Amino acid sequence: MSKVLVSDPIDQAGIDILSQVATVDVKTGLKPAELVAIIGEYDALMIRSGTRVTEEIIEAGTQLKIIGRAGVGVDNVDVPTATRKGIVVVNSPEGNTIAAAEHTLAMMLSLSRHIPDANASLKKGEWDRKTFVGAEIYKKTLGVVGLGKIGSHVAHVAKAMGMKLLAYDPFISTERAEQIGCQLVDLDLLFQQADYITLHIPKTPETTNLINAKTLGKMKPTTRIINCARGGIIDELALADAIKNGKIAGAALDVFQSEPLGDSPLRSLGKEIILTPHLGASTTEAQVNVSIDVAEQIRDVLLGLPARSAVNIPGLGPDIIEELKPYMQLAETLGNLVGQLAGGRIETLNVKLQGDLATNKSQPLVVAALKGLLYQALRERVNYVNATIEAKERGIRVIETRDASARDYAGSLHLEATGTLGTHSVTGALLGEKEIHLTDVDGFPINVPPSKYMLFTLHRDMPGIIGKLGSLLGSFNVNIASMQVGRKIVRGDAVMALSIDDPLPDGILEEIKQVSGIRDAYTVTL
Ligand SMILES: NC(=O)C1=CN([C@@H]2O[C@H](COP(=O)(O)OP(=O)(O)OC[C@H]3O[C@@H](n4cnc5c(N)ncnc54)[C@H](O)[C@@H]3O)[C@@H](O)[C@H]2O)C=CC1
Ligand SMILES: O=C(O)CCC(=O)C(=O)O
Repeated sequence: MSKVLVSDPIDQAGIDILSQVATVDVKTGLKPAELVAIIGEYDALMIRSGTRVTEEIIEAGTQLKIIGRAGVGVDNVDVPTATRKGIVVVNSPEGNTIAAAEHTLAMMLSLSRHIPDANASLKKGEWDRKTFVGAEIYKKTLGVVGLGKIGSHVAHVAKAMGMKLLAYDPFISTERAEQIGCQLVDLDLLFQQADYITLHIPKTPETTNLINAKTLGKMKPTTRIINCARGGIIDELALADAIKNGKIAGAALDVFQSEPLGDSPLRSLGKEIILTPHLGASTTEAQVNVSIDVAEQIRDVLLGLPARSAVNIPGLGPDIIEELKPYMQLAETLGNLVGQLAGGRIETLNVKLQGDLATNKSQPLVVAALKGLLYQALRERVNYVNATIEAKERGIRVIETRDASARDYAGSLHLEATGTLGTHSVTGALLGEKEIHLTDVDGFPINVPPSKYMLFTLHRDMPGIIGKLGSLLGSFNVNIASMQVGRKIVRGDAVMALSIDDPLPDGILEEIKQVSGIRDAYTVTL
C-alpha cells in the first residue's frame, strides 16, 4: 500500500479520502532535518503553507510521486526540482478563493473603522469614542492589483458596496476587467488615485518589493494598503516608515516576508496597522474544500490517473483533464505500442490529432503519447510531468499536427515513430467513449482492443499463413485470445494482430519470422 505523509494540519475530510488508498501518517511541526530523514518512505506529501519543501527534501524523497499543497500558493515548494524528478505538484486553485477574498474585505473594513484597536480598548475597560473615528469606503477608489480569482471576488463585493474600481493586471483583457466593473489602468495611476490598494498577485521576481519606498511615495496620505496575497510583495521596513511618517494612512497585512513574523517595526505601529497571522484561508469551509480537492488528486495520482490541478504539467487544467481523461489512456497506449513496434532509438514522433481532437485543448495528449513512448525505457520514472523533458533530453523530435476533417471516428489519434530501425504507425480511437480500439497499424485497417500481450505480423495475404502461425504458437503452448487480419487488397500485404494470454517464450519470434510469407513480426507488452 502507498504511504502518504501529511506534514501540516489539514481537514480530516482529506485524510479520509487518502486512507482509502494509502497508509496516512500525520506528522506536523517537523524540523527540516526530521522531514529529510523520513521522507524517503513516502509516495506522497501533503502540505499547507507551513512546510517548506526544499531541494534537499525532494532529493531525499526517492519514492515521491506527488506533492499536494492544500491551498493556492506553491511558493513553499521547489517546483523546478520536483519537475526535474518527475514529481507532480498539485494545488487547490479555487478552494480558498472566497475565504481569502472575505478576509481581505474584513481587513479593509476593520482598518477603516479601527475595529481591532477599538475592541482591545473596550476590553481594557475604556470607553473611547474619539480615538476611533473612521473613514467610509463608499464612493472611495479601490485599486486591485491582480484581477484573478481572489481579486475579482473582492472587486465584485467592493463594487456592491459603492466603491469605484481601478485594476492593474497585465495578463487580463480590458473586456474581462469591464465585466467585473473595473477600469484597467497602469500601476502608477493606480498608486496615485487609489484610496485603498489591495494586492492579489503571486510573489514573482517582478512583484517582489512592488510596494517600496519609491512606489509608496506616489500614494496619497489617505491611502490604505491591504496585502492578503504573499509576503515579500511589500518592503516591510519601507511600509512601516511610510505609515510612521504619515506618507500613507495605514495597512492591513495577513502575509509577511518571513513567517512567522519575528521582530518587526510593524508590530509597534498603532491603529493604522492590522496584522493577522496568515489567516486568509482559515475558514472551516475553505479548509474542507482544499483538503478534499488536494486529497482527491493525490489519490488519483497514486492510482495512476492524472491530477486535475497540477502546476507543473502544462495545459492540464481541471476542465480539460475531465474531458480528456479517456483519451489520455488512449494516447499512452498508442505511444507505448508504436515505441515497441519501432524499437531501437526513436528519433521522431509524429502525433496527429484527428476529428474532434484536432483542437489546442488536446495538447496534453501529446504529453501522454510521449509518456507511453518512453515507458519501455524509463518504466515508472516517466510521467506527465517529466515526459516532455525526458523526450527532449533523448533528442526525440516531436511533430504535432491536426486534422479536423478525419471523421472515421469522433476523435482519433495517429502516431508515427521513426527510429534507428525504421518507421511504424498506429491509430486508435475510443468506442462507446471509453473502450480503446486500435484502428490501424502501419497503414492497415484493423479494429481490435489492445491487450497486455500482443503479436503483430506483416505478411503476404495468402492461404495457409494463419494456420501455420497458429500451429507454431500452439507448439510453444501459447494461447491465442483473439486474432484479426487487416489488408488493403486481396492477396497483397497484410497485418495480423493477435492477442495472446502470455508473453511469447524466448526464441519463438525468430521462428515466426522464418514462416514462409511472413515478412516481419513484432511482440509487444502493454
Ligand atoms: N492569505 C492567504 O491565506 C491566501 C493567499 N493567497 C494568495 O493570493 C494571491 C492571489 O491568488 P488567486 O487570486 O487565487 O490567484 P490567481 O492566479 O487567480 O490570480 C493572480 C492574478 O495576478 C495576476 N498577476 C500576475 N503577475 C502580475 C503582476 N506582475 N502584476 C499584476 N498582476 C499580476 C495574474 O494575471 C492573475 O490574474 C496568490 O499570491 C495566492 O498565493 C491565496 C489564498 C489564500
Ligand atoms: O494554508 C494556508 O492557510 C495558506 C493559504 C495560502 O496562502 C494559499 O492558499 O496560497
